Amino acid sequence: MLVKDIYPDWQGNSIEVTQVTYNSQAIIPGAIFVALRGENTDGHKYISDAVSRGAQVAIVEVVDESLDVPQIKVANTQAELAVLAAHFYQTLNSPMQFVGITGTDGKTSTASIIEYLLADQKSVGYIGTNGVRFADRVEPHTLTTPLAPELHRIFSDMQKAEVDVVAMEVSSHALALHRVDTIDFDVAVFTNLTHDHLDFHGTFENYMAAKQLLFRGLGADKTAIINIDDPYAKQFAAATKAKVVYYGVNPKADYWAEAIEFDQFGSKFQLHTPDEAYTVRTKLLATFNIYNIMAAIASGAALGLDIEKMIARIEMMPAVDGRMELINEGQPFAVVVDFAHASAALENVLKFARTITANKLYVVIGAAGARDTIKRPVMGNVAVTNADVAVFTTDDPYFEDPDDIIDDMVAGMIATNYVRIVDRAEAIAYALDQAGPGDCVVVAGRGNYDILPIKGVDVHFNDIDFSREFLQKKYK
Ligand SMILES: CC(=O)N[C@H]1[C@@H](OP(=O)(O)OP(=O)(O)OC[C@H]2O[C@@H](n3ccc(=O)[nH]c3=O)[C@H](O)[C@@H]2O)O[C@H](CO)[C@@H](O)[C@@H]1O[C@H](C)C(=O)N[C@@H](C)C(=O)N[C@H](CCC(=O)O)C(=O)O
Ligand SMILES: Nc1ncnc2c1ncn2[C@@H]1O[C@H](COP(=O)(O)OP(=O)(O)OP(=O)(O)O)[C@@H](O)[C@H]1O
Repeated sequence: MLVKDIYPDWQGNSIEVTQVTYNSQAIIPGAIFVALRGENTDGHKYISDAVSRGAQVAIVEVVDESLDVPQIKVANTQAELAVLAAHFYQTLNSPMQFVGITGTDGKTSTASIIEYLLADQKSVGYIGTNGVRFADRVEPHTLTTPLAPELHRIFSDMQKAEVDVVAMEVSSHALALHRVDTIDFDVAVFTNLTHDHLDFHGTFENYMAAKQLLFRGLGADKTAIINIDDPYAKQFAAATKAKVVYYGVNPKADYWAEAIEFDQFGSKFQLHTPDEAYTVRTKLLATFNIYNIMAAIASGAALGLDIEKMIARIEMMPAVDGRMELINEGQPFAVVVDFAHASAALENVLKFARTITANKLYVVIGAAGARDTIKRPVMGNVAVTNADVAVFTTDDPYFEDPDDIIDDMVAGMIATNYVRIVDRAEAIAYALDQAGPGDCVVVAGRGNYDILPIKGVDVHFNDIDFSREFLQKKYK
């Protein structure tokens, strides 16, 4: 690709573009540098730096006349980055089909279920919080939805590996920051909407508007799959010209569940589809996973896949990594490790856990540092209200003092059914040690994460591994 292939009016010399990047420090000579306005600084300040490191041109929102370096002015550099990345990696008009999943909770679970259910009928790729997976390849990455250059590099690799369908999580940040602008989604799934990420979006209305962008962008020949039981279902349906397919427990939905039975080993339910009813059995725990399964089956059906094959496969699917994962090392009580780190998700998990708890329900929970401080007392309150014993501990404090975060979680609390144990390992050990027959311990907030960032130091800690090791020592 040459600069003039994209910008025909370009007056400068053009050599083969080697890279499209937003980071001046990572420039490879021949790159196109795109100046983004960030939270800490403004990429426009690094135009000279980028060009001195070998960038051919800087893409900017405001031309800096004082600089004697090539600049091209565009209206929105975030949006332009997505277009440039798609050109560079030749992923515009991709032969792959795309399923985008958005919502406050359930993106990783639903995308992973889609990946699993479709795998015997199509070659499927997954992109989301748990990394990138396709064609026997697994790549870690840190964001739910990577920035456009990374995203299109992944698409390009997937195209080369002949992936048919990409199931990807689409965060509200990605939508607001134009990361997924050029992707022609065939199916978009809306799971639910509750209070989250208001530190970034400012208001709930902005947060919802960002989520809705996924649906606004769908063409009339595409499919929007919407949770009919969510209070915002109608707003999402109204935001799209695509065909709307509803799922839920409401019989008005196209895919709806009834006769739900569950225990600590999984669930069974009757699934009504537009054509037939089926009995579905799954090892996935909790009612919200029945929603995720319905969204996944409806997505597969929208892509023309065989529903009976998907229903047969769901019976075999193990827990999604770090989501409602049962840990069984011979202990006489249930242990569930889960990723719930917002109050609504935590409440759902604890309400489910209560139904499989004969005696005491324990929850080990913290709140993240550096963001969304208003959710801390709400989380604390959900924990003490829904569990018999809450163990408040550390969860990704970043540069904050974990003790201060716990102070916020218990601020104004009247309930006394909690203990504070700052060290996460000690907190989990406490709950696992106290629990006895008929109890249940929910270790919430971090799922399968391996790294706990404490005051700038990445501490290696994994809730699942720690719980397993503790229980093995005590019970085997
Ligand atoms: C809030 C957010 O999305 N932030 C993104 C933003 O970072 P920032 O605003 O801090 O950037 P900045 O440091 O101010 O720098 C501005 C620009 O100057 C550039 N720069 C800076 C210094 C320099 O020497 N040279 C240079 O070119 C930077 O590369 C950047 O493009 O722009 C950066 C690149 O331009 C992104 O990497 C960064 O995402 C960071 C990694 C991030 O953590 N994002 C999270 C919040 C996120 O996107 N999360 C969602 C949701 C997850 C969920 O649902 O829980 C996700 O999809 O993962
Ligand atoms: N459909 C759902 N509705 C409500 N809660 C859910 C749903 N699916 C999963 N959960 C709960 O939310 C937690 C997070 O689930 P998951 O990782 O699938 O969501 P996510 O949207 O990807 O989250 P994040 O954006 O934080 O990565 C789960 O561990 C579970 O407790």
